[in-house]
Amino acid sequence: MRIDIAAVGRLKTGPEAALVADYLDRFARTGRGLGLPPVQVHEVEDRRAGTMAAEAELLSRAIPPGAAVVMMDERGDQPTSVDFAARLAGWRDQARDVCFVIGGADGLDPGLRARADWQISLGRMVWPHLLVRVMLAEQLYRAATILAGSPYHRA
Ligand SMILES: C[S@@+](CC[C@H](N)C(=O)[O-])C[C@H]1O[C@@H](n2cnc3c(N)ncnc32)[C@H](O)[C@@H]1O
Repeated sequence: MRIDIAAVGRLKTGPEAALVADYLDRFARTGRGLGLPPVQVHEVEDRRAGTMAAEAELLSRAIPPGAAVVMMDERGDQPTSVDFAARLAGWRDQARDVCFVIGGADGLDPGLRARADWQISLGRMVWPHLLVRVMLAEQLYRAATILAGSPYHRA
């Protein structure tokens, strides 16, 4: 299994970069004993460098063949953290790769969205894509702690 995040925009330094690095590091440490590999992040240029279709093409190339494609989209399902952890465990048990996709300022190309196996919403409000990356990283870490039975997730 591999876990990837394909995201529009470069996250260099700053608070979001520090949070993403911290949560993905915690995920890697917790996931090690659970058969969950470290997350690999693939950043693509935003559409200032081209068209929406070009952005979609770059995201598409970052998705490993055969991977379950999970699009982050405010119109998607709103799973609980426990449901999310169970899905992650399911992909692990099937040895299925999974790739989370986060769009840029203009969202995700409809053609690309059609490839989704699952669309996840972090609520109906629209969040900046860099914060979505932080929240996704936190939910991955939370999922690992749920699967590990550790007390981080108290709900
Ligand atoms: C600034 S938003 C783009 C909003 C754009 N107007 C649209 O219609 O999709 C950038 C990206 O962040 C993610 N995103 C924003 N809010 C979200 C939410 N509530 N749940 C899940 N993903 C979200 C999506 O991947 C989106 O493409």
